[in-house]
Amino acid sequence: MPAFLLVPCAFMPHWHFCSLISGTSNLAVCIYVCIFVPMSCHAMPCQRLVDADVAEHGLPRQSLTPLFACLLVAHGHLILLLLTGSTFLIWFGPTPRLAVADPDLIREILLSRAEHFDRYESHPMVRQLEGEGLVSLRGEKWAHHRRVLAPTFHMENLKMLLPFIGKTVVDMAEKWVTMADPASGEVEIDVSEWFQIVTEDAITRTAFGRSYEDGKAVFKLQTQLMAFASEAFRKVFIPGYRFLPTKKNTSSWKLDKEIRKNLVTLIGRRQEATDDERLQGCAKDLLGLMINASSNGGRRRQPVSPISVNDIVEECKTFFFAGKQTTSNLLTWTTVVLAMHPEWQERARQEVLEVCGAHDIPCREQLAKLKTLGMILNETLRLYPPAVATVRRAKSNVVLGGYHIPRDTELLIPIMAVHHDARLWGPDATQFNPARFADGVARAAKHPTAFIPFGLGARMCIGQNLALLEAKLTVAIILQRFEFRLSPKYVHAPTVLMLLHPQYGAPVIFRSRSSSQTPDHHL
Ligand code: HEM
Repeated sequence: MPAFLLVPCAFMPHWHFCSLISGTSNLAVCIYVCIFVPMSCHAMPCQRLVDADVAEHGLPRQSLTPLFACLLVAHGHLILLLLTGSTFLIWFGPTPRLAVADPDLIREILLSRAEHFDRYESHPMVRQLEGEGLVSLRGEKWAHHRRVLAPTFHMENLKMLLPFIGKTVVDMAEKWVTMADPASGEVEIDVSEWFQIVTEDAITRTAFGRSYEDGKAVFKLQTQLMAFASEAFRKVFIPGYRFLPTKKNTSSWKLDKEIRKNLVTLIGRRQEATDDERLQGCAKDLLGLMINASSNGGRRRQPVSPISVNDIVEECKTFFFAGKQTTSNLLTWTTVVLAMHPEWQERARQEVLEVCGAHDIPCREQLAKLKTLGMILNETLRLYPPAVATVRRAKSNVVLGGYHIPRDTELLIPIMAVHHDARLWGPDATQFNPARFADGVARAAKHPTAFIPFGLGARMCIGQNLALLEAKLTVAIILQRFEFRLSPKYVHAPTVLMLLHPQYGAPVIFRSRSSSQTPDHHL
C-alpha cells in the first residue's frame, strides 16, 4: 500500500500547536512565536508568496505580532505545496489531514466521486458562529433545505434586489463625500468596515424581503451574538466551558432566546398574511420560502424533514454568517488591488462610465456587460479567496490518485494554494493580472478546476450569484463617483481568521470625481 507522503517540515509543529487550542488562541500563538521566531526572523517571504505586489509598492515591513504569526500558520499549506508537490500530509492538532491540491483529484473529491466524501463537521465553537444551517447540514436534510432555498438565488429573483442594494451603496458614497476634507477634497476610509454595511443590508433583504425592518432587528441581535462567539473562538478552548453560566454565556443565551422570540413573531405574522399579500410581486426571500416549505411539508408524498422554527432560526444564522463577511472581504480586496493598480482602476472606470453612465444605479443588464470588472473580480478572488480552504471526510475506504485513504480521513483542499500554483497559472501566478480571465474562467489556467473560490459540485456556494452581483454593483458605483489610492497607513498583511482579511484594515483615500475634475489633482 503506498504510504502517505510524510513531510518532515518545520511548519508542522506550528500548525500542530495552534490547531490544538482552537486555531487562533493567543496562548498557542505565543508558544508558536517562541519556537518559530528564531527560525524565521521575518515573515515577509511568506507574504511574497501571497502577492508580489507588496515588493513593488514598498509597503512598510512589520513586526511579527501574534496575529501575523497566524498568517504563517494559515499559509503553511501554501509553502508545503511549493516545497513538496500537490498531495501531502499535514497535521491538524492530533489529526492527520491529507492536503490535496491536484485539480484532477479535487474534481474527484468535490464532483465526480463526491458520494464518497462528506462535508467535514466543524468544531462546536465554529458551529455556534455559522449556525446549524445549510453549511453544516448533511444527507437528506441538507438536500431538502438546498432545494427549498435555491430559488432565492436565481438571477431573476436577485435582480429585484439591485435597486435596494444600489441605494445603500449610493448612501454610503454620499456619506463619504460629506466626510471629505474641504481643503483637499479627500477622505480616508477603512473600507473593510464600511463594506460590511452594504453586505449586511444585502443579506437582510435576501433573507427577509419585505419584512426587512424586522429582519434588521433580528440580525442586529445576531451581530451581538456573533461578537460573543467570535471572542470565545479566539480564546483558549476549554471543553464544556460554553455550557457554564458565566456572564458572557448567560448574555449569549439571552440573545439567542430573544432572536428566536423575534423570529417566531415574524413567522406568525407572515403565516397570517393572505396569499394575495404573499404574491405582491416581492422577491422570493429565504424566510418566505422556508415558511412555505414548513406548511407545504404535509403535502409532499414523503416529507423528508419538515422545516421547523428551529431550522429557520439556524438558517438565518448561517446565511448571515456565510453571506456577510465573505462578500465584504471580496469588496475590500477588490478595492485594495484597484488602489494598487491605477491603470486597471481607470480601465474599469471607463467601462462603467460607457456602459452605465456617471450617476445612475447600474441595472442587471448593464452589470452583465462589465467584462473588465468581471475579470478584476475573478483575479481578486484568485489571489485573495475569502474562503482559503475547505475540508472533506472520507465516508469509507477509498483509493484516490493511487493513495489508499482510510475511512474518516480528513481531506484538506487548499483553495488559496491551488490559486497560486505556478504550474497551473504560469510564472506570473503571484501577480495581479486580470487579463488572464479575458477568455473566460475555464481558460484562465491550465486546468478548468484551478479556480474554485466558491467550491465545486453539489455543495458549491449557493450565494455565488448574489455575491458577484453585489460586488459588481458596489464597485461600479464607487468607480462612477471616486478615484482612489491606498493610504500610507495601509499595511499589506492578509491574514486568516476563519476568512482571509487584511489584518490592519484597509484604509483607502477617496477623492470625489466631481471635485477631482480640477486641473491640479494628483493620484
Ligand atoms: C465572495 C463571497 C463568497 C465566497 C468566496 C464564498 C465561498 C464559499 C465556498 C468556498 C463554499 C463551499 C464550501 C465547501 O465546499 O465546503 C460556500 C458555501 C456556501 N456559501 Fe458561500 N461564499 C460567498 C458568498 C456567499 C453568500 C453571499 C452567501 C449567502 C447569501 C453564501 C452562502 C453559502 C452557503 C449557505 C454555503 C453552503 C452551501 C451548501 O453546503 O449547500 N455564500 N461558499
